[in-house]
Amino acid sequence: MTMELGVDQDPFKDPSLDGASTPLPPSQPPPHDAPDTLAVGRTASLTLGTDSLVVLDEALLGSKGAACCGVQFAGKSKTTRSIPFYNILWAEHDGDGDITIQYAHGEPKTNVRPAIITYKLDKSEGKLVDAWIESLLVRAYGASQRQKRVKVLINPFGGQGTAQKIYNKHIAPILAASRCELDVEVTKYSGHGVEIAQNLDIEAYDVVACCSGDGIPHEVWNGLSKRPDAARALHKMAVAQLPGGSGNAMSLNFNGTINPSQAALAMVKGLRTPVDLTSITQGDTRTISFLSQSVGIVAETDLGTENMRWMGSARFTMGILIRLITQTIYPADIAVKVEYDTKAAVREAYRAEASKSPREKDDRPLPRIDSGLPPLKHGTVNDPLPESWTLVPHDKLGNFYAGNQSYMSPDANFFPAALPSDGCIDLVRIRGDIRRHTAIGTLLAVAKDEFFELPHVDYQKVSAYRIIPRDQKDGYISIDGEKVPFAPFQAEVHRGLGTALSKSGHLYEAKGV
Ligand SMILES: Nc1ncnc2c1ncn2[C@@H]1O[C@H](COP(=O)(O)OP(=O)(O)OP(=O)(O)O)[C@@H](O)[C@H]1O
Repeated sequence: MTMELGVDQDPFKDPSLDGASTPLPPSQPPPHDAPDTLAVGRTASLTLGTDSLVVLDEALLGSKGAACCGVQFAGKSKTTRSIPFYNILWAEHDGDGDITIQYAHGEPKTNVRPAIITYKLDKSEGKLVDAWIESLLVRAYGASQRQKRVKVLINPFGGQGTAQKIYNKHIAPILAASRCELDVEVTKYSGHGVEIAQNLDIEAYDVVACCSGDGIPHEVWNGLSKRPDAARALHKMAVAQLPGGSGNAMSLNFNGTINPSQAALAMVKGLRTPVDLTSITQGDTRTISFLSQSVGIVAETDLGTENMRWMGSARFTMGILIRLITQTIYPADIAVKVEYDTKAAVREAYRAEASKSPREKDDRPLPRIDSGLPPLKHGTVNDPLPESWTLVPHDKLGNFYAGNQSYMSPDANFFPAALPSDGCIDLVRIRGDIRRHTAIGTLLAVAKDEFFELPHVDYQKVSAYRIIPRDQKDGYISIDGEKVPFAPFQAEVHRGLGTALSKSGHLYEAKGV
């Protein structure tokens, strides 16, 4: 590997503290008998610093871009280099006494690639080295499970049809270097992800990782939900998304990135995170939504602009602008079960959760083997409206957008107050007849993270709702970005029913409120 490591003069000052990566919380104390420093040869040592592994090696001095122990160092006046614990993928030593450390090399926002450091050790130090390696791995993984058993699903048509290539080049090397157990399957047709999840041996895997857009996670969660042991399967099986599609909101929210190699690293280090899933009943169907539901301008721009695909991502902005300028309205009757009705209350709820420390373990009880999907507390869209709900006419509705996660696309943190498992879905409603320049300002405010504060943006947290579109012959409804019939539907949130992997264990990687 040809790598350039940190260039700090002080071996005990960690570059990771410069805001590059989030250290993981320790799940267990490092072994008592482990030394902090391991001497490797006469002139080198490996030290467990505060947040980094510090490699001190006199052979680095004067090594003009020379390779040392498999790593190439650029400087010739430094004897130390630091590797953030977050980037350490694996460490081991073999019978010959060689110690090997694999890490993800690269800058926080660019591609990372596995790199290796190896040193020869004195064989007599075997026990000490074992304890030191364990100590390093405790710091590297914190509460995250090591050597995850991963069922990888690749959508060969994800994005521009490059998911397989992205997986091979950027994702597989990180997962392999981390010693994940991999079982890779390529989806063969639309709906294949549902079938795979429905028939998956949930004892054999810890994670289903979808190298795709948000479409395959949607299928996987629906497949797990169809099983007779749905509640247990949704609890046991963490679902992850590794960016390989055109819409990669899930990775952005949980991993804080749409860079595939960085997302792979985040998955390797991810903490099990309970997530709310929402039942959508429409006609006689019940489907599971993990991301969003939209009726009106967002749905129409997302689903009704196929003819503008040649424009790439500008198609969405263009589509929205056209509808804003023509002041399109989408009348509907809406009933909601509100949990936090004002922005102040929403903000307070968000801050209460955000102030908690990272979740170290998943404390939900494991559901019984025969427990399926939870029953619907409020019935279906075909039942009479629950007594305490009121159907309110929205004659001038412009945008109805419900989100379970914050980012809907890289520059659209539409639901900044969203929390993975607060039992609520964040609901945004905006009138369609607001003045044109206010409407365009609203669009710009989303990109600038100023959307939540706008007075004409209605933002609540709700646990259930019903929406009945009216006075329109046809239109668009989007559930997790998928088109569904233009017909009334009802939504009900199930708190912490599903499982994902995230950096913090309880928050999204978006700027909150
Ligand atoms: N082999 C396949 N052939 C055809 N469709 C497939 C295949 N595998 C998966 N799909 C479908 O592709 C759809 C889109 O998948 P995904 O979200 O991964 O990609 P995307 O590029 O983000 O999608 P979009 O077209 O929504 O922008 C999924 O709904 C899935 O059903």
